[in-house]
Amino acid sequence: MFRKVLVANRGEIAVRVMRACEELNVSTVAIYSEADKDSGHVRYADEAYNVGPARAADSYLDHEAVIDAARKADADAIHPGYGFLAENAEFASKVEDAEGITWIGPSSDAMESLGEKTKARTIMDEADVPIVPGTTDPVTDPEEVEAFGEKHGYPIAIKAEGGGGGRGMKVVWDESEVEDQLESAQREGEAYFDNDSVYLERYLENPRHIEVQIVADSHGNVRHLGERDCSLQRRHQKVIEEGPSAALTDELREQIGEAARRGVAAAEYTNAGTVEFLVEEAPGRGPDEPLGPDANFYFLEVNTRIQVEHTVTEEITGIDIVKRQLRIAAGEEIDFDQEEVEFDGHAIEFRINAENAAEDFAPATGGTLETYDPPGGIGVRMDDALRQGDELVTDYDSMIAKLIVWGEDREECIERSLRALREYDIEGIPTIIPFHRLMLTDEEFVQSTHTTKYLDEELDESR
Ligand SMILES: Nc1ncc2cc(-c3cccc4ccccc34)c(N3CC[C@@H](N)C3)nc2n1
Ligand SMILES: [Ca+2]
Repeated sequence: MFRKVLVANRGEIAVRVMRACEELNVSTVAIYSEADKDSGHVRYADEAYNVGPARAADSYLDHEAVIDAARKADADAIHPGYGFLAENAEFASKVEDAEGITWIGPSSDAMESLGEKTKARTIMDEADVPIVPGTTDPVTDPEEVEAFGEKHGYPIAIKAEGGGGGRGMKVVWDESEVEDQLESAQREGEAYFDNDSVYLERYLENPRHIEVQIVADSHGNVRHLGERDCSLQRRHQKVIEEGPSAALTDELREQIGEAARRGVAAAEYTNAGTVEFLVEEAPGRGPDEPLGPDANFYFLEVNTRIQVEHTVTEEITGIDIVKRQLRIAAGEEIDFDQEEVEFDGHAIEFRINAENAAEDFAPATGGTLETYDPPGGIGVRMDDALRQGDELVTDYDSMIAKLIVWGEDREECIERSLRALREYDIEGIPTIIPFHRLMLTDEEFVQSTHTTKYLDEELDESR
């Protein structure tokens, strides 16, 4: 096991990783930008190094500054958290090449191959993981799209090869839009991802978004830790994640979990990762019942990092995923079989963003945490790096905390979440806590029949 780990991140995930280190008697090193010199993750660490000014590109994203800090601290590993450099294959490769410093994550090769969507689709297809019907090679001219449309029908999704997350997808509803949409997909791919390669998929109109947590070691052991349902999104920003998915039957759960394991093994992936799927109701079945055994699921993409919502899986399985990451990176074998992974109860994670939901979720521009009274009690977990009196740092993303609630079933989880959200008292900055309270009483959410489009349609309509 490592002696000392540098956490190349900030906020709640930095503290989360440091807590795992503490439990393994590993000492912790924080890095911080000028804007974060009084931040919670700096307070928590055994030692801290300034890596530059507030601008992320000059601090948290500065490869050399981060590796220099690890050198100065004599750290023997780096954990990237999520965001920042977590999925940067070039940085991972630099850490792999840095003598005496271990990268806590998948190999840069695995990140590279899964980061390129067409390569990822080919790997999955060869591992018998269902992929959305489409092309595994890039397309370049309108005739190819029209031919695809002839064969598979419309709508068609045109996706940037370097895309992922919420970006890089154009929907073509009929042949007349092909030329313009292909053009703009290529242009955006070039602009955002420095890669104008695009590929095609049949566009699924009302999918659920299910993701499967994976852990894999360097001895060939691959386990799935169940699924999370992330269908409640706002403009591709997840706000509430939960598990298990109320929409899946046990049979479908097993199929999706095994598909994720096969795909990850085929990609020679190690450490923690998430395989995302789109699940489409079989034609003719109503939206308000669990997906039937003939529902279809399709591979979407792999997230080659620990995710914000990994906590949901931890609460249901009792497995500490971050400690598992450290142990896998240190060369340990996974010491449990797939059959030993148990799923108990239901968990929901609420992202606490410093945003004003009444102003279309505009991020807060500043403020002081005059009051910070997080909830507690049975089944309530708070992951944050905050204390009363903290100044809000607005240079990075707006998520300042996560509230994770566990209940014996989804109903108890919702009741307990309402109780916890009533207790949660933050004064001095706006947050989306009122939005979460509202969401929990929303009919569609309670019935769990919402799909990925629900929020955008609902909130846009209500505006
Ligand atoms: N063929 C096909 N059909 C429907 C899709 C619908 C989405 C999608 C659209 C809107 C919100 C979403 C939320 C979670 C997951 C996917 C979505 C989608 N995404 C959104 C960003 C990227 N991660 C992939 N790809 C899709 N692909
Ligand atoms: Ca190394």
